[in-house]
Amino acid sequence: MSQQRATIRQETRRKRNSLSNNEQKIAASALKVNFTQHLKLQKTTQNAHVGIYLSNDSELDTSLLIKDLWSKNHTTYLPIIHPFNGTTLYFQRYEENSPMRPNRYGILEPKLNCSQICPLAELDYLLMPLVAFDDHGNRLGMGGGFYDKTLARYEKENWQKPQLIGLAHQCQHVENLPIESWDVPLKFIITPQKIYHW
Ligand SMILES: Nc1nc2c(c(=O)[nH]1)N(C=O)[C@@H](CNc1ccc(C(=O)N[C@@H](CCC(=O)O)C(=O)O)cc1)CN2
Ligand SMILES: Nc1ncnc2c1ncn2[C@@H]1O[C@H](COP(=O)(O)OP(=O)(O)OP(=O)(O)O)[C@@H](O)[C@H]1O
Repeated sequence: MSQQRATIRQETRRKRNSLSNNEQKIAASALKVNFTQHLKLQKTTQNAHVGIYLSNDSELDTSLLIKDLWSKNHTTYLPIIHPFNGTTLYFQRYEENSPMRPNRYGILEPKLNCSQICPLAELDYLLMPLVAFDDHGNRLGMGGGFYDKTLARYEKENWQKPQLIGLAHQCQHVENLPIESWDVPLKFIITPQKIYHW
């Protein structure tokens, strides 16, 4: 099972890394259009708290979307790898001038400031990076288990918030992922081409 997951991870990352700069640009602007449409359908006009990420390893580029959210008075939060346990994520407010530092993978994260951390259950939307997704809303990530560990209480306690949304290029779609007991399924996946809903 873990070998199968490793193979899918490797293969899908390879596909994603072969997208051209131009394809990435088109994808980023289509993502912005689709997420804006999603907010409209959810009747969210402003003041939403949105957990998001800064793109890495050819992930769908979120920078246009982040600027668009700021311009519409939404508040954005980025993951910070927990400074003590190193295995779960905090979500800290991210603004244009937030002081940043690279984490252990070289991905920029806001410098820890406890007064700007948003408890997970107070986020309205959590936009998650992923490596592969399937027809049932399952998500395979980079392999650190950060999101699954952070969301471990989410399903058990039947949280109403945040709405879990995966962002991906269409080439990251596979029919069926081999799933593990700790995998938390997503409610929506937004690609530049379509919005999946479960
Ligand atoms: N943009 C983004 N931010 C994110 C995540 C993510 O998947 N994407 N994460 C989602 O959980 C967390 C970080 N998880 C990550 C896990 C592995 C690697 C990575 O590049 N791994 C290398 C091996 C590096 C090593 O072993 O030191 C690799 O697989 O090539 C990156 C991020 C939090 N922030
Ligand atoms: N809720 C959990 N409790 C304890 N361990 C967990 C939990 N979720 C995941 N793990 C551990 O984390 C490791 C990585 O999990 P997995 O391969 O599902 O990560 P991923 O979803 O690809 O990564 P990420 O969420 O960081 O993008 C697994 O070996 C698993 O044992």
